[in-house]
Amino acid sequence: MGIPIISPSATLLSAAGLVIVLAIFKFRNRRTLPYPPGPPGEFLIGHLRVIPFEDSPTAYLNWGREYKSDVLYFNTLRQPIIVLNSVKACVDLLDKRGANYADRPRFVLLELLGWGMTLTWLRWSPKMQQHRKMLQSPFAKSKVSVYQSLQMKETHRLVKGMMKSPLEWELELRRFAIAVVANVSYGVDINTVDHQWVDLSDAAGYATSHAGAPGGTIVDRFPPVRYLPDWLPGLRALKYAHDNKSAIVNMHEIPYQGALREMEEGVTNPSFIHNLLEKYRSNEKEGLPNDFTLADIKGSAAAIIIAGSETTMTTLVVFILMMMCNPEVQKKAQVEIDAAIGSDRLPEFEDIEGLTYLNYIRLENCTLVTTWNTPSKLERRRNVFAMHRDPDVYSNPYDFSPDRYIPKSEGGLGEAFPVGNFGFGRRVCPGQYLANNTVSMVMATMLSTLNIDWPVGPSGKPTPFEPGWSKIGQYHPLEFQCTMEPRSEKAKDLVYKSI
Ligand code: HEM
Repeated sequence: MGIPIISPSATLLSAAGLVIVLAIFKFRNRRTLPYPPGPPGEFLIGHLRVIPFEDSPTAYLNWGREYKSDVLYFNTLRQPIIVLNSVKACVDLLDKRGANYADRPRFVLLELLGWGMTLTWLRWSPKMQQHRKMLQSPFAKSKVSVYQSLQMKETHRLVKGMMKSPLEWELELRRFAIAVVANVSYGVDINTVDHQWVDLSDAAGYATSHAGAPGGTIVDRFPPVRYLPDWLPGLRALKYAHDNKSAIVNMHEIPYQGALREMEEGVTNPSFIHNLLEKYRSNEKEGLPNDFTLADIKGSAAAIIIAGSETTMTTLVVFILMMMCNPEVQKKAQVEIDAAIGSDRLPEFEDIEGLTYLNYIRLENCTLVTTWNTPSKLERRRNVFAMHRDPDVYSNPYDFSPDRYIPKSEGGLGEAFPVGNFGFGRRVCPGQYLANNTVSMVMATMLSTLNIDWPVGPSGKPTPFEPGWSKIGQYHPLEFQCTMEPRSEKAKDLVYKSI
């Protein structure tokens, strides 16, 4: 048998085919505009190993300075990432051209974990817009005052708990952060630190935050992998989802089934879920179509807990740490509160607006809670950390200095208020007004009634230490101890009698 001969026409066809394939590949990779600058990546994997696992905000900040650009480009395994280091870049891209950046990739792993119907993870779609409408309307700026009495009651409970068990302040805070959103969303009263829902929410938060980078696991990159047996090598993420799903399912089902039971028993309350379930049932009774399904109701109510508890908790932990580390700031706020409110009553919501220095503290505190946005289709990371460390905007960007916001007319520096802590554009946090009210009330009540100090050391005196921060993912302080003591017997009495 002779050697097979490839005819010239076949060779030509093959060559033409190769040219077409290369042309398509080149076309698909064609850059219509040059990418923003950034450090060089590696062959195939791009910046996967270049972006540090720990403290990436500082690395992005430094690259921004090195490449003299507030917009940087990276890619990991061909997934493009745009990092926005300045408020201007965020406003230009996320606010003004928000429609381009409101979509998200499909988070298959999170769906497998049970977060399928949660706004945070929904792609830009009629379903997502419906969930935003459901969640935006009850928490609009003009409506959040209805939650004020709840926020006051829970704050008093929190401070009383801190006075009774100062060593357990963190546990009290955890209960508090869940209690506000649990009451708002389900009308459930979480009145003790060992309430079942505290564990429920913790377990769901833990399972979610340890699932790996959203959209970054093998199951997200190759969705059919979800149908393979999870014991196969390399499918640790899939096994993780199967093993941990129950935590998220419980977080949805237990509160939801409780609300359904209450409805059957004729128990009503003005919570988010009761309002929606009542509307759903009444439409059904009258034969009217429902805009949303029961699964939508269940998912959006759970979204309030998962999006609203950990964020509030972290913000307040940072506040306590900052008050401990900056006694002069604490004292200044106490002087302001005492002058405005006196010592015969506890702060009320009407007082908050007039507490200018307290508001500066809240704003300065925000700059230390570095929240990343959820990845969009073209992942863009707004680097809130860098925005607030910009030496062109802030004179001493690494200091905790609420005084920086004192207007020039009052002899201060009049530096710009920080923005972006709640995101930008069409996916901005719908809970921001509720959250700000919660945080302000806690700050005012704690400062009015407690002194926060370093923990007592072996010498029997308050002993300063260097606080630690976890800089993997979002920054948050490592566990720390502090002293919390009532400012006076009168303050203690006021708190104890308030609830
Ligand atoms: C201090 C507390 C809070 C902080 C710092 C915070 C911050 C954020 C941030 C940064 C985002 C992402 C925005 C983006 O992807 O661009 C977000 C989204 C979200 N937040 Fe908040 N949040 C807080 C409290 C709350 C509360 C109390 C609620 C509930 C009422 C809530 C509900 C949500 C929801 C549902 C989303 C998803 C929005 C979407 O994907 O369209 N948050 N939040």
